[in-house]
Amino acid sequence: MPTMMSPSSPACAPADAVLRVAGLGFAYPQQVLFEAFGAQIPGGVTLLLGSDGSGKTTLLRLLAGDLSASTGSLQLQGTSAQDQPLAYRSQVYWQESASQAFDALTALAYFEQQRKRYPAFLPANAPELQALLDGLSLTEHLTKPLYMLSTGGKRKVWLAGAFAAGAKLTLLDEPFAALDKPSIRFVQQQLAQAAQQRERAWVVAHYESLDDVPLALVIDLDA
Ligand SMILES: Nc1ncnc2c1ncn2[C@@H]1O[C@H](COP(=O)(O)OP(=O)(O)OP(=O)(O)O)[C@@H](O)[C@H]1O
Repeated sequence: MPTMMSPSSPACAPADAVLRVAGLGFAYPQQVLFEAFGAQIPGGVTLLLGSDGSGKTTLLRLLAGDLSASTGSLQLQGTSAQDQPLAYRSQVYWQESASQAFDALTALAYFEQQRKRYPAFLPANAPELQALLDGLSLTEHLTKPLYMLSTGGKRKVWLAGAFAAGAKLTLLDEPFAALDKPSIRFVQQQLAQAAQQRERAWVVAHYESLDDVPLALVIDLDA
């Protein structure tokens, strides 16, 4: 049974939750992963902690609305994933790390596509977007098709999209994987800023604690 901890802020009152998860059930044919899983996910950064195979990626896919739970409900600031799936998904930034769906696009074209999906996505000429691209050393790769980028390069494109999208709920799966040290430091700084947000929730799956990022909640799948 997963445990919830509110390490750096008072426990999230139900009224404060950005995402409400209730009674979630999910099983693969060989394995039950979640039974009546519930959480009140506040604004700021929630750490989804767990060892290999504990179900972190599966839970992110469920929260994204990419996988359907067998039971339960997801409410994102009043939008129900079950009743309003398109409206729900349009408020969630989630990118499968290994996705090849955008391989033919350049990073610039990927951002343009995401800009159509997320109304708050940073404009192409926004200094904040340039700062993200500089911070992730992406500037020189912007006009290459994504299939030409390294694993780390592609992950940086997903991360720049996450920080640029302005989505109500952003889901990140092992955001430091395959990154160079300066980019890891930059992502930590971005997450520390995200931790200050009260109206937007970030759920970050990672196998250990997040350095220098104040956490609103920890969901420990191993507990
Ligand atoms: N499509 C699938 N079909 C069947 N079983 C799956 C599928 N995807 C994942 N699993 C199994 O579900 C369990 C949880 O996997 P998941 O990838 O969600 O865990 P995780 O915590 O993200 O682990 P890792 O960090 O190793 O990716 C694992 O035992 C995995 O083998």
